[in-house]
Amino acid sequence: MITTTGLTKVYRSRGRDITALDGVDLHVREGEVFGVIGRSGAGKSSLIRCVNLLERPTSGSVVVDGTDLTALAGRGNRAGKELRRARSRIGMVFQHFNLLSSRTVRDNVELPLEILGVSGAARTRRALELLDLVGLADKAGAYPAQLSGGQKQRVGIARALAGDPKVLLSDEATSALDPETTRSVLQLLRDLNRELGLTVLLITHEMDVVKTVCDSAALMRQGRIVESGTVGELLATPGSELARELFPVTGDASGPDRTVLDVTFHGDAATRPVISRLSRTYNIDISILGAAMDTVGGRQIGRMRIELPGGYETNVVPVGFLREQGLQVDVVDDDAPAAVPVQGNGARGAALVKETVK
Ligand SMILES: Nc1ncnc2c1ncn2[C@@H]1O[C@H](COP(=O)(O)OP(=O)(O)OP(=O)(O)O)[C@@H](O)[C@H]1O
Repeated sequence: MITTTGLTKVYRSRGRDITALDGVDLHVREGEVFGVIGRSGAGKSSLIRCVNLLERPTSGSVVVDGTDLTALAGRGNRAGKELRRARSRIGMVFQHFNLLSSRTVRDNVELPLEILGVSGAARTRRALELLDLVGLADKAGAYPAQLSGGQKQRVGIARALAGDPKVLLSDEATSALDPETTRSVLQLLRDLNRELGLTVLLITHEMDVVKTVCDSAALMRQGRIVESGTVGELLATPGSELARELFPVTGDASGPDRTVLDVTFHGDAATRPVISRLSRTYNIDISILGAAMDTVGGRQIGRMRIELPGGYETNVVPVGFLREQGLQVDVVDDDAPAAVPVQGNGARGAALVKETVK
């Protein structure tokens, strides 16, 4: 539904070139919720603004629902007719809602329909339908100042849906909201995704947002996508930074000369007694340093940090045994430089080492 190829954006600021996007290849499938996460300055806003050509990319292409937007003339407010038409099929939700304070809720939702030339009665009917869809039918006559943050964002979402888009872009839509309201707005986005088959591309700096609603995710750093995939693929990728952030597990080795492993269980493997089998088969004592079960992207996942006696060389065979059981095993290396979490939250300061031994 959305494909960017070699997307590059260079801003010229005070005689200096700033590369905000550095050859981004993004592929968002129809009907999925795709989250782009990264620290401040990683290029997330530039990406989303280039996807709907609010910002014209310096090079590269953006194809949305089969239309190459980069081939259409104009940008931002000066977009040509064809680009405006294509953009009306892409809804956009903003962090600070961007509602007009002098207009009622209903008039705010009607605004894009007015621009599209929809007649008065049809406009009002559609706006009321949309307000009903986002649970605000009773607020049609209210002004934005009379609404809570969550209600304002719902109006923003209703307005974004006015042009009957196939794609919804969300620019930190929940960053200004409290955790409870964030959950309800994310749930609304999820419901719209399921009920309307809407493809959602959202950018966020909060891993919880990705964890709650996304089918797929990408990690951005310095204008590049450094990891991307479905949540399942990420969790199954050894050493994946996103997987570790999505599902952190902590616990320190009890002493020197130990092998610490992060073991991820999903699917069938989650129900087999693999740890006790490992212990019996190799006659080793296994300590559990930390463990968690969680739902990530709608799937039950388990993760456990375990410790085996002896260094890694003595545990190559038991590690192979775990992998043969269909488990994903990451070896935690205490000597490696500290891994830097996306949000600086939780994850232990040890790096995970991608292994070549299977
Ligand atoms: N209009 C602009 N002119 C010059 N530089 C810009 C402009 N917009 C963004 N940048 C620069 O481009 C880089 C990427 O910015 P961008 O806003 O896309 O990142 P971000 O990941 O969305 O950050 P945040 O989460 O803080 O919004 C930054 O270095 C930023 O300073």
